[in-house]
Amino acid sequence: MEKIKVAASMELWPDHLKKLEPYCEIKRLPWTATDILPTEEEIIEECGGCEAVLFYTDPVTERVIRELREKGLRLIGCGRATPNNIDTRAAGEMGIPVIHAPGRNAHSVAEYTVGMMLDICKRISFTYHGLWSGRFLADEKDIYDVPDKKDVIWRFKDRENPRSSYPWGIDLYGRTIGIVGLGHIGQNVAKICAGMGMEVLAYDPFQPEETFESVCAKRYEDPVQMLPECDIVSVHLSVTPETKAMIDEEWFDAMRQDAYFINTSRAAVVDQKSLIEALSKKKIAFGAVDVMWDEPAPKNHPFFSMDNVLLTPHMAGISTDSKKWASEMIAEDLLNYILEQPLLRVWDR
Ligand SMILES: NC(=O)C1=CN([C@@H]2O[C@H](COP(=O)(O)OP(=O)(O)OC[C@H]3O[C@@H](n4cnc5c(N)ncnc54)[C@H](O)[C@@H]3O)[C@@H](O)[C@H]2O)C=CC1
Ligand SMILES: O=C(O)C(=O)COP(=O)(O)O
Repeated sequence: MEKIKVAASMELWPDHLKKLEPYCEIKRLPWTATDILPTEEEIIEECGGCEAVLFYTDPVTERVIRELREKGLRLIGCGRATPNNIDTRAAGEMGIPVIHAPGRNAHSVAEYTVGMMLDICKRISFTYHGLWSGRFLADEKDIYDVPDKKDVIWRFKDRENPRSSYPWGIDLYGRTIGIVGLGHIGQNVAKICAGMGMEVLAYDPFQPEETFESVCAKRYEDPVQMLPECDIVSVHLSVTPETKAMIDEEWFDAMRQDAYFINTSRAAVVDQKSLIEALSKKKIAFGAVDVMWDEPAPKNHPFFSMDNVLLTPHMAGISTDSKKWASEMIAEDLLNYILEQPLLRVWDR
């Protein structure tokens, strides 16, 4: 079998390359592993004559696809879950399938979400930063409202304000999480939480019953009924016209005052004003947010002056392993293409 020509700017893992090498000649594109995005001309010049091209975030326009198709392009791969850097409509019209890597970072985001949940529920970052800004373990004489003072109490105390201390955290075992959006990431969060001894509730009208059963989640048809049951609410929605700002005042009003709210999906699904108000007026206890409406978040954003919100800079999906899963999925489908087997992950939206 003659080897097909492939160009790639996404990383391919050695194990996956080994499987492909008998069938392909793979050219590494010069901008691989750099943050520099190529121009249309560069892509056309470097990829001309290749039957398949595997991109990551490179901007693949209609012109690029058309010109490469004339030179033999038949398959586009994108090592991302959502290939929004590729003109998928144009590719579809030209009969070129776009394979992608759905859920490539679903473990990464799910683990990060649980990490944030543990952090806010156990006050890890807050006490860490407290230490740095002069809050130390209280002396035994400073300990109050503790029945047995002989216990070693890891209690923090503010030097400037001796009566203040961090509120105590909670255990997750036996607590209830409500998952909004039970897709790739939501399902992984559900599985981890069930394994930690939490009760899992979920709202996602588009998932079949089997999905809920497979992750031990109790299905809710109405989020407003689910929310008061939850100690923690974690959002894993995709952005659609319907989900934009879907999580609004009504949701925060339905949540309990001691509840925790986590969003590692997209800021767009939350109404900004309602979340700021819920946290500042203590309608809910704590928030953890990896995604902001403007990124990077402006320095004067109210979250930066609140002591009940944990902020991270859109980090949840970034891990070495998520690139490995993408490599595995794309290599598998490239091999399917070469061996004339059905493709497993073709972008169809
Ligand atoms: N923070 C980060 O670094 C990352 C964030 N993400 C984001 O996480 C989110 C989830 O990603 P995946 O789980 O991979 O997506 P997915 O497409 O597998 O899951 C989304 C779920 O939302 C549900 N949904 C859609 N409309 C709904 C509605 N109106 N009401 C309730 N549920 C609805 C869908 O049925 C689906 O099950 C996306 O917004 C994605 O962009 C993804 C990767 C990294
Ligand atoms: O939504 C995010 O933050 C992502 O990282 C999306 O993942 P993707 O780049 O589509 O694989």
